[in-house]
Amino acid sequence: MSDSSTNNSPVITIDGPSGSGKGTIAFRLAQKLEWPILDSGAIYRVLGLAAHQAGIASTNINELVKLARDLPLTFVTEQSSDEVVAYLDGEPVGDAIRTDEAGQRASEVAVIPEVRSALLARQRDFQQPPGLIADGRDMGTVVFPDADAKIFLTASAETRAERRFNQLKQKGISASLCALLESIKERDERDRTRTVAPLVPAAGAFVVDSSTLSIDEVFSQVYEYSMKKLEQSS
Ligand SMILES: Nc1ncnc2c1ncn2[C@@H]1O[C@H](COP(=O)(O)OP(=O)(O)O)[C@@H](O)[C@H]1O
Ligand SMILES: Nc1ccn([C@H]2C[C@H](O)[C@@H](COP(=O)(O)OP(=O)(O)O)O2)c(=O)n1
Repeated sequence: MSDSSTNNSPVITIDGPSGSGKGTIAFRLAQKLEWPILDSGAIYRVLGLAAHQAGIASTNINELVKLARDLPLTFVTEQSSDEVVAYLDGEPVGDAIRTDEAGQRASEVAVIPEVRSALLARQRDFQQPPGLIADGRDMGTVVFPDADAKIFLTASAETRAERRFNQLKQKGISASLCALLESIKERDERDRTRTVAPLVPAAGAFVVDSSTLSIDEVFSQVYEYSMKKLEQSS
C-alpha cells in the first residue's frame, strides 16, 4: 500500500457505463496534466481473460480470488496510443481484452465481492504524485472516495453501441451493431444492479450526458470542472 504522504496526491475519477467516453476523456486529461491513468476496467478484463484461459468458471470464487491476488499485471500509459497498454507476465495483452466478449467476462467476474476486495489495494497503489486519473465504475464511490474531482459520464445505450461498433471496426475486430446494443444493455444491467460497488454516480459527481456532445465539448466541460475542483482542494 502507499504511505500516507503519497495518499494525499490528487485524484480525478471518471466513472460511467460502457462506451460513454471514459477512456477517451481520461487520455485527454492525462495528456494535458501529464498524469498516469488507472484503467480499472482493464484489470477486470485481464482477470476475465486469464480465468478463461485457465479454465476457471465465473462461479469458482476461491480460484478467481487467488488469480486476482497474484495476477502479474502491469500497465503503461503510452502517449502514442489512445489506450492504456496492459502487460500480463511481462507480455503485452493486446486487443484480446478489448473485444465485447472480454467486456462481458470482465463484468461477470466483477460481480463477485471477494474479487473486488482482492483488487482494492492494487488499485489504490496507483495513487502517487503528481496525480492520478482513475477510469472505471466505482472509482469515485469505493476506490477513491476522497478524490478531488469526480466525473460521471453517460450517453444513451444506442449512442454508446454505435460508438463501440465504430471503435471495434477501426481495430479490425468484427461485431454486429444489434448484438453490441444487446450486450451493452446486459452489461449495464449487471454493473448497475450488483450488490457491491454498483455503477452509480458518486455523491456530488459532475454528471455529463455526452449523447449529443462532441469529444471536444465533453473534454472542455470536464477539464474546466476538474481544474476548479483541484484549485479548491489545494
Ligand atoms: N462525445 C463523443 N462523441 C463521439 N464519439 C465519442 C465521444 N466520446 C467517445 N467517443 C468514441 O466512442 C468510443 C468509445 O469511447 P471510450 O472512451 O472507449 O468509452 P469507454 O471508455 O467509456 O468505454 C471511442 O471510439 C471514442 O472515440
Ligand atoms: N472499476 C470497474 C471497472 C470495470 N468493471 C467491470 C464492469 C465492466 O462492465 C467491465 C469492463 O470495464 P471497462 O471499463 O473496460 O469497459 P468499457 O470500456 O466501459 O466497455 O469491468 C468494474 O466492475 N469496476
